[in-house]
Amino acid sequence: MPGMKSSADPTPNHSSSTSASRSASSSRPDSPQGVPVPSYSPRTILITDDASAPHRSPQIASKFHSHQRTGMQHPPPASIPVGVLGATGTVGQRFITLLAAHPWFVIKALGASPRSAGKRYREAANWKQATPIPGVVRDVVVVECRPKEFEGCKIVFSGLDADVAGEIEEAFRAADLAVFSNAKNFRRDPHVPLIVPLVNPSHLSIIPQQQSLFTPPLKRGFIVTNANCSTTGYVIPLAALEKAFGPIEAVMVTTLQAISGAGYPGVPSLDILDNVIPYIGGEEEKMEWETLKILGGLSTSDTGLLAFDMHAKQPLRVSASCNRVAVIDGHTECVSVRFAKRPPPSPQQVREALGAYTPDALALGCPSAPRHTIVVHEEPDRPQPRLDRYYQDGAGVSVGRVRQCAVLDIKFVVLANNVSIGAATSSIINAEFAVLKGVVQA
Ligand SMILES: NC(=O)C1=CN([C@@H]2O[C@H](COP(=O)(O)OP(=O)(O)OC[C@H]3O[C@@H](n4cnc5c(N)ncnc54)[C@H](OP(=O)(O)O)[C@@H]3O)[C@@H](O)[C@H]2O)C=CC1
Ligand SMILES: N[C@@H](CC(=O)OP(=O)(O)O)C(=O)O
Repeated sequence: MPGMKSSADPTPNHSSSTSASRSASSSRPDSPQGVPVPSYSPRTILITDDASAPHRSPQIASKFHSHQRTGMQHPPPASIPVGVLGATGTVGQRFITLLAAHPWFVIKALGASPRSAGKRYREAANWKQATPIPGVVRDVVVVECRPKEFEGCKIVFSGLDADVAGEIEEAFRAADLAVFSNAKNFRRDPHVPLIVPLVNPSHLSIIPQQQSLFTPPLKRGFIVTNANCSTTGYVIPLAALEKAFGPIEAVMVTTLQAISGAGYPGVPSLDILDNVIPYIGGEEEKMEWETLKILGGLSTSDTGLLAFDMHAKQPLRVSASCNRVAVIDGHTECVSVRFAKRPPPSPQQVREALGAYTPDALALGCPSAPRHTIVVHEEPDRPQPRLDRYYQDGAGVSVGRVRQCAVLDIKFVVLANNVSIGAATSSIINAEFAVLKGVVQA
């Protein structure tokens, strides 16, 4: 099999020196035996540089040009078979809770590690959700994460540990399956969209370019990633502000991140109780980098090649400081922004713009998109994780304390549910958007 190369995230993962959380994923061995794998042309491409993108056939060029031009919407499907990779984990359990009640997606396969494979789901999963295990999955036998076990699925959602996600997701893509992943492994790949569905679903238009890297080109297979949970929470209000007031020039963000972000069992109780840990490995770099790819948009060269512009046309500087706190779910983030626009908007104008933000995912009819994306609190002591993390069933974002910043322009506090809009809910809305746009054939 030809070598497969990707620009997987080279940063260390978010395990703190005191926690037993995840480690980095760097190896990319060949796909599992028995899986027919189209060859993937290795090309290293600077994401900021259109001219360095790969050459593509004229057919591919016209395919995604027409896709972009028409913006066509496909009718909602009756039922689409889906699988979940990493189904037993923190994110996997949230996927299952949401998918069991989904109007289109029907769970057909659940994958986890060899430790869980062969067990019934109720025996394999250490269920930590507030609602019972959905009846439709209780007795489903968990399988290993191999494409042949997911035959018949059109979409797989991945909540895999980043140590294994790279190799497994690569194999599923090569087997022509649509993969919507939470893991960090492919976020830096210049052909993989990094999508926060309430911000930049238009980046799906790079998928034909991703498929064209394979010989023969993939017909249905691709990888879409969603962002780091802290990135997701704060880029939603940032996108709302850029939409209303134009480019943001600088952002300072300090996070107070919940322990569920470190998976299960995650950070030892003796480290986190009565404590704050001012370090989450790799997290600050991810926030600083991912924000640029998400908010930067896509640019098209004369030949029709697409590339992420990394906010290069309107440079944005981000400084992140990340902390782990003794909260179970819900990441709080204190954000200060400077706008390019002078004079900058007032706090009241910012409140109004945030509250009025309506993403394309809602307008298009994605069933899991929050009916109201951002709630703006007037109370001086909100948002709070315990009170606000289930706003819009965890799909919405809460903002409060919008006020003037003496150093930049405006500062405010964001609260987002890291396991819902920060993870599983985002993947599901991404998939809904892809279905409605015909990127996934129902
Ligand atoms: N928790 C959060 O808030 C967020 C998490 N993420 C990302 O989502 C992913 C999942 O996170 P989370 O749910 O917290 O992690 P968990 O540790 O809770 O779950 C990891 C899952 O991966 C499976 N797994 C582990 N090893 C293997 C293997 N060798 N083969 C197949 N499956 C394996 C586990 O199965 P088993 O039970 O059998 O071991 C489990 O289902 C990670 O990449 C994480 O970085 C992203 C955003 C937010
Ligand atoms: N790092 C996040 C969760 C996470 O898994 O992020 P990522 O998907 O970027 O590795 C947290 O600790 O809260």
